[in-house]
Amino acid sequence: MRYVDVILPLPLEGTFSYAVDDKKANGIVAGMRLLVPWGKSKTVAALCIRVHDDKPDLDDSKIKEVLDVLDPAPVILPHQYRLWQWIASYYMCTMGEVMNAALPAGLKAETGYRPKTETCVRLAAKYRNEQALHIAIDLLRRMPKQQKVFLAFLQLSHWDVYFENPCEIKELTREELMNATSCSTAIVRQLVVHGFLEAYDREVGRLNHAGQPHPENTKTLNDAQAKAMDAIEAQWKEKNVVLLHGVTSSGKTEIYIHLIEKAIAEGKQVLYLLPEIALTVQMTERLQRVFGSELGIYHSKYSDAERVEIWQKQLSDKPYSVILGARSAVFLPFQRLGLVIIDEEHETSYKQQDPAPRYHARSAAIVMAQMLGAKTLLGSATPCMESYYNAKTGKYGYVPLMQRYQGIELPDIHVVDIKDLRHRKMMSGPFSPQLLSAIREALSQGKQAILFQNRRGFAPMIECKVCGWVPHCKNCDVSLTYHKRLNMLTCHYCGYTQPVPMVCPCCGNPHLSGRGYGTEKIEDQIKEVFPEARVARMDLDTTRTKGAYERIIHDFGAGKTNLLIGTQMISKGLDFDRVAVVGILDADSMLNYPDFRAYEYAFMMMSQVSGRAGRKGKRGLVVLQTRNPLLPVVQQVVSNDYQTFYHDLLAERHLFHYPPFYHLIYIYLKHKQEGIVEAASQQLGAQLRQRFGDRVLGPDKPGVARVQSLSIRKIVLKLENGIARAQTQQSLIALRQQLLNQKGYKALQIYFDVDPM
Ligand SMILES: Nc1ncnc2c1ncn2[C@@H]1O[C@H](COP(=O)(O)OP(=O)(O)OP(=O)(O)O)[C@@H](O)[C@H]1O
Ligand SMILES: [Zn+2]
Repeated sequence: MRYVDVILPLPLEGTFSYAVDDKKANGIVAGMRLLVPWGKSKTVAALCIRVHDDKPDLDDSKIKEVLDVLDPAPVILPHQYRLWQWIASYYMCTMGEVMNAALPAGLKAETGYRPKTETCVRLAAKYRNEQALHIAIDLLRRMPKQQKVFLAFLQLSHWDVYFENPCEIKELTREELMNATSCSTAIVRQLVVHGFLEAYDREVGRLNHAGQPHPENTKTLNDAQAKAMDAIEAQWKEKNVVLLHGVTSSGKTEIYIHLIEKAIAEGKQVLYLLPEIALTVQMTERLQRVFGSELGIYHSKYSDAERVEIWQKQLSDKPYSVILGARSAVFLPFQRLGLVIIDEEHETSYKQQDPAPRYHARSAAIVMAQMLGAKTLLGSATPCMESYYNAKTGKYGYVPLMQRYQGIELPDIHVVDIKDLRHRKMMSGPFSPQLLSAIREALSQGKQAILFQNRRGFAPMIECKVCGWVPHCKNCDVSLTYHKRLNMLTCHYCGYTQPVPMVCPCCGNPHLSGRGYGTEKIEDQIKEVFPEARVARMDLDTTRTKGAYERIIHDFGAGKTNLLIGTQMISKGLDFDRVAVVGILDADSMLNYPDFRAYEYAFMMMSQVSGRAGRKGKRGLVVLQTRNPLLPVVQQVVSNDYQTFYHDLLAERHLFHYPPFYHLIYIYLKHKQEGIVEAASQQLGAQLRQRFGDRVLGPDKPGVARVQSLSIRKIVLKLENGIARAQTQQSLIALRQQLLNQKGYKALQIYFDVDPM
């Protein structure tokens, strides 16, 4: 007997040992998946990390045996395992949780990965000589239908000429044979049953083949871009990470393309990360035009089978040179990674919120690149505080690119004071007269407009104007959003839905009215003002189906639609030629968000969405509607003054002990009973304060203090840079365990969110 240590795709600490007989053990190496028993009657696919002879310190009866070996070769490479370890330790979760996030479902299934196959037919072995083949044809004389198909088979597969002129025999699928001869499966089956043909299964690739690379489609860089590219390469000589700070439409993507070409020419692989699937549509096209079938795409809108196939391809001897993907692409195997590009590096969607691992793909990618000796390029028009700070303090390289391609000016931003307009009765709906006239002019000139409203649904809230009743989710402490098309009220936290009541359940008033504006209502109202406009809407609700992103983006890009309404999905990265006007309908919803990062997010969001205007030809116009036109952050967006914005914010962050000067860890406690979660969080808070003093804030009720029937408390820990991190994290985990061991706290959930967003 030998032994293996494995990790299980379950949220459990540590590794587990199993016995394996010597014969089986011979075929096992770390990185393969093994089928092992779990609990009383279950089995799971575990990942082997070590084969050894150290008998675990357990009764023989307690040591269970490996049931099956699922892979002929490892499915992860050694550096991937090290990356998983880094993630588990830095983000304070288990290896099982990381494994769960990292492997596509098909590699976690207990059956092992089954590639898609199709049935092929070939000539039976005994007929593969000239004489025998003639006998076969003769034998088939009395079965004319079968004979006809058999002769067609010989022709299609080239056996008919083979003996005169040996050539390559063509592999034929059953489908191809049936199509060519218009015969039924029964006829082919008879040929197989009678021993003329053999049927076998062939693996088929689902991966699409985009054809040869086309280097001639690469655009020539202008002077500013070429200089930026040189600077990036020069700084890589000294630093692993460089930040490219280029204003919107400065042509950062074209620089990436040049860098990717260079990396490929050196035989290296490239990982290109985007924060959102919506952005992969345009980027896929731009990259495919140059890199053809060297480009692989990996994200969660792909079927599991496709993801498994890309994974396998990356392990093979012909991996894709470039992988374009959303955050999970960081988990793919790379054999010779040379370059990582993190586009829109400021985006918070790079951070996974739920479930664990709550990792930031930017950090994980930088760590992976360092492990493999690859260089990293961060790109953004509005770098996040942390990256900009790292660049300014010399940890990262820094390359600015402050002019738009072709020297087009950044858009002209008009701030409109909607409080004043409403006061003077010049505005009643969601659109200011300034915005409407700008849209009217754009449409009349055959141009397009984008309206940005960061709230989906029809009305964020409905209420009874008589008694003030508002519908609430039964599972969460939030009001329900009204979706008009579905005629439903839904909870954006847990998905709970209910029909809209006909009358107020409290007072019987039959007129319930909506308050506030979601994208759906904006769409309805703008159609009323511009009945001739062709309006499209892009938000979570319109992009649930496969291909929805493509359709909306293509139609707008091709001018089939001319007014696009959307949430943050449309705010960044998209490149359209004819957008003359961008309307930011409600800047205040961002500015009033209760979080220390609210201004940072608001600045980025407004600058980014503004950047969609006037990318080709003429300078664009942005109408920014707000009740707070004098706020410095609004003025900084108008003048695109990232520097001042950044310096103001940095001073504040320093004063109040926030990143980039301090690391944050949020500790969440959840339980069905409010009383239990309150008592437990008070106890943990006190213990933490003993150990960490005034670095601890809370416990507090978060903004939404109950989600999915669980009451929540949050404790904030602010750790100064340079504090012994590993030690701190160990004591946090120990404190959690102590608490969970206490009577009555078994069902308590406690988890950590490291570097929360
Ligand atoms: N050197 C070039 N030659 C031809 N076209 C270019 C060149 N550089 C940029 N462009 C074009 O200008 C437009 C804007 O460039 P790109 O999308 O790369 O900007 P970006 O900096 O990535 O913008 P954002 O930050 O808004 O995503 C694109 O349509 C791009 O094809
Ligand atoms: Zn809910």
